[in-house]
Amino acid sequence: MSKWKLTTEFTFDSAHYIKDYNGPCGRLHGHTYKVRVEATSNQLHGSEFCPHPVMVADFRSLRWAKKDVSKGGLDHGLLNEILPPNYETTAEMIAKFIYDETKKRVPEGVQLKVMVSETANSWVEYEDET
Ligand SMILES: Nc1nc2c(c(=O)[nH]1)N=C([C@H](O)[C@H](O)COP(=O)(O)OP(=O)(O)OP(=O)(O)O)CN2
Ligand SMILES: [Zn+2]
Repeated sequence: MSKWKLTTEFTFDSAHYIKDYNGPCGRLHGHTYKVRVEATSNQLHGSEFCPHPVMVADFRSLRWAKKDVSKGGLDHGLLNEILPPNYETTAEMIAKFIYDETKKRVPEGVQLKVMVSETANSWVEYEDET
């Protein structure tokens, strides 16, 4: 079936440490996290800002995490304090957190894939089961 795929990328700067990690990652340090969000659908929808069914999902709803922590995003925050206790601050669980929160912001049926990278050489992807 034909479908649309939106892709958007952004960065945010935040601090974290991995609890009980025996090494440098267990100490407080920071990253410029790079995030890519893909949203796929075979249907178009309206959004909070547009009543007409003309988009897979509003790009604004895919980019919430880049906002300052005081405005509900992840930028310039301490991830260990922002993420709920059942999420550790590994790239894997940050990707899942962004996926879970973005799911709440997009129309039902929109498929998501979230990529998170802490450093230029490593990244993780989390996506819907196909
Ligand atoms: N599977 C995972 N492994 C590690 C994670 C993670 O989130 N998932 N995170 C870390 C640390 O947070 C760390 O900040 C990254 O460590 P490292 O890869 O050693 O970073 P480098 O600066 O050495 O990366 P380069 O790309 O080689 O410069 C560790 N492991
Ligand atoms: Zn780190």
